[in-house]
Amino acid sequence: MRPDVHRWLRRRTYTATSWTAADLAAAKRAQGSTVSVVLPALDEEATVGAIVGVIRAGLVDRDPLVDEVVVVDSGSADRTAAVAAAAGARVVDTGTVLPSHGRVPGKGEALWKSLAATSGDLVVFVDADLVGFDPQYVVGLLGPLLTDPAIGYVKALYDRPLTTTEGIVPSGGGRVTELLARPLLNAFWPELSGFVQPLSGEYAGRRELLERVPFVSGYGVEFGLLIDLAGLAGVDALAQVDLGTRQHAHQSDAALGRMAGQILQTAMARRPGAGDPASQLLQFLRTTDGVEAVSWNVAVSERPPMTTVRAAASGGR
Ligand SMILES: O=c1ccn([C@@H]2O[C@H](COP(=O)(O)OP(=O)(O)O)[C@@H](O)[C@H]2O)c(=O)[nH]1
Ligand SMILES: O=C(O)[C@@H](COP(=O)(O)O)O[C@H]1O[C@H](CO)[C@@H](O)[C@H](O)[C@H]1O
Repeated sequence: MRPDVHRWLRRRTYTATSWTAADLAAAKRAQGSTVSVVLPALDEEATVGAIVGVIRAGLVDRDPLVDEVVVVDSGSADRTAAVAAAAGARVVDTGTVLPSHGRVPGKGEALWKSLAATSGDLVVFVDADLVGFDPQYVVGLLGPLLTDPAIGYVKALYDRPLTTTEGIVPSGGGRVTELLARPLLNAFWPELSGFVQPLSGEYAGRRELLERVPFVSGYGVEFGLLIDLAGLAGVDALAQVDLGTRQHAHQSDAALGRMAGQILQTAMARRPGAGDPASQLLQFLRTTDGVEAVSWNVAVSERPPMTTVRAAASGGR
């Protein structure tokens, strides 16, 4: 293992149980900081309410660690918005945030627009499809940020059980992580190879950093943020926290293939000189008389740093 990665692992890997919500709420108050929790959601009516309710009960009402809980809805067709609101979240639709910038599909768009729809100095992102969400996830993600000013961004690490038709197996989740993201980081950004879960959907950062990097649309957002924030603030400003175990709703292999295509586009855009990769991904379906090729466009776009949007809106002042 590279000495710098070994050192980073020792220095910047934390455990969620090192802090309590009450202690961090006191630290936040003493610093005069505020905290926003953002849940990007697309058709998550089955799970979003429980996550919002647990955050509100434990981290807003009992220990005032969280100042706002916002669900950013990417145009759900189910009752995500109503369920989230009933559980106590403020719900915004991506179509109504920065409407002059139009609407791009994908998770990254929801996270980029969340910066315009929230005000917390610290922003925590939590997927809305988690099963068995524990409020200590949020406490763990905020711990390093509220106790060490040198840290600007914290990613979750955890075991990732895989729910299969035969039941839940203790590991095997994080398929795109293991088959694409981890090999890519080790090959081209080895200084970031210490991240156990580079694609984890739970992470937190200082707004002042998050607003100075682009947000990749779709599923490239986590990979893009990791590379860009390391470039902006240095690897030592990044950290990871052990949250134990995380279970979520899984997508099909074909859907994860398209996710991988978007992450590869995101990675190649950050490897100058590697040329522009083709953005068409061909997948194959078995048909009664053979196989059918289905072409998917896995191109991604990028939204500019929010600071440039604010500057443009204020006429450059
Ligand atoms: O266009 C999208 C796609 C996904 N998501 C949300 O982003 C999170 C992670 O997405 P998903 O579960 O599809 O990815 P996975 O966890 O399977 O990698 C979930 O809360 C989704 O509802 C979203 O807000 N907009
Ligand atoms: O880590 C992964 O390989 C993927 C897929 O996870 P599973 O194989 O369905 O457990 O899940 C993550 O990747 C997405 C892209 O970065 C994130 O948006 C998700 O939040 C995260 O769950």
